[in-house]
Amino acid sequence: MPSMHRSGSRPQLDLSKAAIQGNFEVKNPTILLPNQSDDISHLALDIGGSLIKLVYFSRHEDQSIDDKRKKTIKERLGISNGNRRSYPILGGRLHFVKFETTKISECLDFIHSKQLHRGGIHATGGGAYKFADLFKERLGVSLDKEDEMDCLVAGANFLLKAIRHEAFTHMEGQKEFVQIDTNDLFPYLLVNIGSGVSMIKVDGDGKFERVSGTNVGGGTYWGLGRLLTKCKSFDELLELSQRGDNRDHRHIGLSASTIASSFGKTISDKKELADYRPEDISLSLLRMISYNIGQISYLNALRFGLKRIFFGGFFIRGHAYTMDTISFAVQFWSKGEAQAMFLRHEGFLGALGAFMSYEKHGLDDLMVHQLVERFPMGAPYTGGRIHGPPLGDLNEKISWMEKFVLKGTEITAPVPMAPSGTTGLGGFEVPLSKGSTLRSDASALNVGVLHLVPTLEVFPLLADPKMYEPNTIDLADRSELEYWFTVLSEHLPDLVDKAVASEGGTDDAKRRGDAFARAFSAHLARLMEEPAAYGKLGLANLLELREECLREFQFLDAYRSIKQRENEASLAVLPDLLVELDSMSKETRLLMLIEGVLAANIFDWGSRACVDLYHKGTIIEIYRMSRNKMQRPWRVDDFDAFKERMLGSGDNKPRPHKRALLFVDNSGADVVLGMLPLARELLRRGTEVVLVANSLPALNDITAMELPDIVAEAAKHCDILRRAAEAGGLLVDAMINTLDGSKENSPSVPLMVVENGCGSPCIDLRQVSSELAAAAKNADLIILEGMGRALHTNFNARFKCEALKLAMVKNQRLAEKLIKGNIYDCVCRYEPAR
Ligand SMILES: CC(C)(COP(=O)(O)O)[C@@H](O)C(=O)NCCC(=O)O
Ligand SMILES: [Mn+2]
Repeated sequence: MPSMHRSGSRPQLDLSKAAIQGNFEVKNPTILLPNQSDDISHLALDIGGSLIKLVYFSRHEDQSIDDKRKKTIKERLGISNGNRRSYPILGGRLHFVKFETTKISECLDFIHSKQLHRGGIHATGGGAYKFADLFKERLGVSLDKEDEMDCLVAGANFLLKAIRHEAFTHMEGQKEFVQIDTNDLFPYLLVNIGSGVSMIKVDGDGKFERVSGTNVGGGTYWGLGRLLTKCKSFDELLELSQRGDNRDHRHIGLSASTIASSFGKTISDKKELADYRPEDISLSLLRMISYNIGQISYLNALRFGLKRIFFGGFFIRGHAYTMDTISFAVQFWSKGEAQAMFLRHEGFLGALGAFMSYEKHGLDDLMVHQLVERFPMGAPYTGGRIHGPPLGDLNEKISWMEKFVLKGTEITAPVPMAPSGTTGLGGFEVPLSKGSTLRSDASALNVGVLHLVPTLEVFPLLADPKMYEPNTIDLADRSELEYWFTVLSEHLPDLVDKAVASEGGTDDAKRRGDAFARAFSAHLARLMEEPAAYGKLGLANLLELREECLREFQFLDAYRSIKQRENEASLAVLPDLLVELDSMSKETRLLMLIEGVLAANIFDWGSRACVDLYHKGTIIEIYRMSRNKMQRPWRVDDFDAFKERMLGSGDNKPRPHKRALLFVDNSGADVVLGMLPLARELLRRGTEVVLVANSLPALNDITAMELPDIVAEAAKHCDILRRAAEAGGLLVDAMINTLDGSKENSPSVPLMVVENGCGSPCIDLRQVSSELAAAAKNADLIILEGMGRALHTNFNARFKCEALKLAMVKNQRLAEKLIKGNIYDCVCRYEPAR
């Protein structure tokens, strides 16, 4: 696959000591490469008193297969490598891992096993000095020490600029992501709560001043807590607090009497230490310290007129009560003027900053659209705890999933991890999840792996990229979340069958299929418990998660054979359809074409209702039935406006579009009998056509790799398509015989294919392939087709050029909600240029 960086990177392999693992009978046994490591560029550490935080980067090889077809298209679109960076960042992944400092030995093993130290180690935090000799002794490297404040600020600035859903508010148990305008980020107050607390006024990159601090911080909580409760670890103490007297949890105990004096009541109570429950002591301590930090932070914000305060550091650990308390203090004393915000990567500021101090790694100016966060599955996690060392490979991952059946234990929550053999959580234990008001602190661990894809771009035709929100359905709405959770859960057994069959139905495929189902269910369960666990959640994210999860268990194209069958059946009837269309008047033909697109969008293997239909007839029968049902007016029907734009009225003969981008959807009838004939009509009018298709498979969607063969096959029966495909560089192989002997040799406008940069049934136009972005530059018409691309996402998107959104609604609930209609109703929405 050309320049597809999202998944399945293939670093160079070290094959020494390679061994086949497990059963030799299976078709695709797992091969262990004990000496293999990704091509690591950099490792940075933040060695704190209680935790060691690691940030490391694994680089992707550039996988561009510069095939001839692709080259011609690039030439046509006028893309060279001109918009590429000159330094060698070809994409890769940024991993976040942590170890308890007491388990530094495990950390060193981890670094050694992955050979992460080969390019040197940048380190910050007190431990960078304390453990320098140990690193030298065990790994033979000297730590490059970085200033702690520099690192914190660099880390925070990077996160706030580069990650879309990094900052959030947390009030009364509600988490809400805040969209930070990167042009309006400074100044802000950064409060880092580690053992002690630093307060830093940040005015820009590298421009900051430590303005205050307090020595009453995480260390105080842990120290006093240990003395008073006999807890053995920070997390145990934190966990204990969750069982503290929660009479006033909901309001953080901030009635004046409660906060007037922390521990003040013990004077009058005349009780001994033993008379108090350790749970209550822990909670009171946590409240006292969090509240105090919130208050001092506010006073400092006031001193410098700062409105925004970002809190980071591992004291917080995503702990709902801590965040609520801090937020309350800030809100209360500032009378709502200042805002407390938290960071998803709270614990990694220092390590990230140390990482940024590597010069010329080219990551410092990565932009938000070039980062894709993924949440792979895989750490052994049950009963609220991560057990043992991180899982090494796919086989281990599968075995772990299987254990859940044997034990009859449920996976309470998935733990996002890096793909096979790249990272782990180092046996870091999470406090028990309690649900209800005090939510699981496992959320603190939910930072994914950041895939850096420097070739991604913002789609240039978005009218207002800052305001653009891809999702139409917001899953913050509980009833929506529950509905889609059920839909996806119910669809799962069928999907697993398809996936397993696509891999030959072998025992290995069955094992993977089973593990996939468990992993995906666990992700769903986790999101039901905490919808914002992985950042802001929309329906598109959920649908993409499913595809990513399939890929994680190496199901690369579950609908492969279905797609092939439907392509063949549709291509067989295409010639007759084209003849029929050509016999019509322009007006009737245009209507037939649009109707054809809508009717053929019924071939959607992601819709339960449609899949049920497919048992009732052949592809062609269903296609005919669907066409016959197409009665105008459609539920959303702007056809007349579109027709007028295309054909004009009276003497008005409008100019044809210069270039149209057709975002295609499903394989088979959808693309062959729906979108291709429409493309042909545009080409006939002299409009260049770019077919935009998925980079990776998702359900039965056609991919950019599959499309040229389909076009070539269709071109055998159609001169217009053939000449356009030739002009677009799509037909590079031995020339195809034409029906008419091709007497006509006038030049044609080109038909091209570009990949969209994604592998999901939906599309987020903030992150598209550079090819698509380049192709968009001369386009004056966008046609978005299908439920995923035109309804679930982009239904409300506005464009700088004309847009046509075409879809059949194949879900009753969505039909009611979105268009006040019914299942199988159609949408033909035409929007003039903005
Ligand atoms: C996954 C889909 C968005 C794909 O639709 P498409 O874009 O192919 O038109 C759609 O099938 C869907 O929303 N399905 C789930 C709902 C259901 O089964 O009714
Ligand atoms: Mn589709």
